[in-house]
Amino acid sequence: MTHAIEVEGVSKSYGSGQEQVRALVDAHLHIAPGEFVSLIGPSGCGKSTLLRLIADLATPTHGAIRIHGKSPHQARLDREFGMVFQSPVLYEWRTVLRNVLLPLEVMGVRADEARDRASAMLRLVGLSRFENHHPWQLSGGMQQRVAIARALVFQPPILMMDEPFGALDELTRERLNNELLNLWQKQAAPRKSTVLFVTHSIHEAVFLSSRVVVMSPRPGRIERIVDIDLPRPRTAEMRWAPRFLELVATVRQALREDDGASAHSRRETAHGAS
Ligand SMILES: Nc1ncnc2c1ncn2[C@@H]1O[C@H](COP(=O)(O)OP(=O)(O)OP(=O)(O)O)[C@@H](O)[C@H]1O
Repeated sequence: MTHAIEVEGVSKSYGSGQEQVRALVDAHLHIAPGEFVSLIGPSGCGKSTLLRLIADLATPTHGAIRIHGKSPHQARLDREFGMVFQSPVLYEWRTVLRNVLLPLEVMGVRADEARDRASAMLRLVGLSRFENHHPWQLSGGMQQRVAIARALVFQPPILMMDEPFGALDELTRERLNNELLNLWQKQAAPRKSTVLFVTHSIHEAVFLSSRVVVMSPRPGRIERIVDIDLPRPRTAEMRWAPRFLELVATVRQALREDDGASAHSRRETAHGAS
């Protein structure tokens, strides 16, 4: 089977000499087509760096990345990626509908078909009534829904989301988690997007994912991968299921262990340096 994403011994350092930051060290990760994988870990552990390397927004210092067997650069040229960032990057002068239309225009989709697809996607995220509004007329949560609709409208093989709900309150975040899963669960194989999702929220990671990649900082590395064996389709009620809470505890424990391990290695380094 060709993996959707293969990360083989990837390291990334920024700067050099005393100033060098080892943002990611020897990362290995294989993601199957149609998987939903989350990256979690404390600030500075290399989550965004890994995402940026896969998206061809940066290049590894060592190691190799393949996207459906291709280089990240080729995958980007082939429009394999949809991206959603923490702050929705919308064009203020374009209406909501015209923001969602943008990727279809770039891809040269026929105008009437593009309009139908964009309207259908806005209906799915509950924003039909706001098609002709401008982004500044919407709340943060609504703007993020527009960004998600725009990322999903062209059915990207790979969807990368860097803390897309990080700036939202807990209830809005949960609602958008449910909506995102509904949209994703509705996609039929083989067109189901492979999702790579960066978050700081353990609950969000467990609720959404098939696997949670736990990372630790200084240097950034993958410490552990936790399989999330909750059945799909996931429902909002699952957040109270005993198995859900067990998995939350497992991920929390893995993060704590990492914290202990990196504190320990920092002490070792400090002793070594003295
Ligand atoms: N362009 C850059 N130049 C120098 N250092 C960088 C650069 N980008 C990231 N870093 C450093 O690399 C390390 C990993 O950063 P990264 O943004 O990948 O972490 P993160 O886990 O996504 O953090 P956060 O959760 O705070 O977003 C950090 O120490 C960061 O300061």
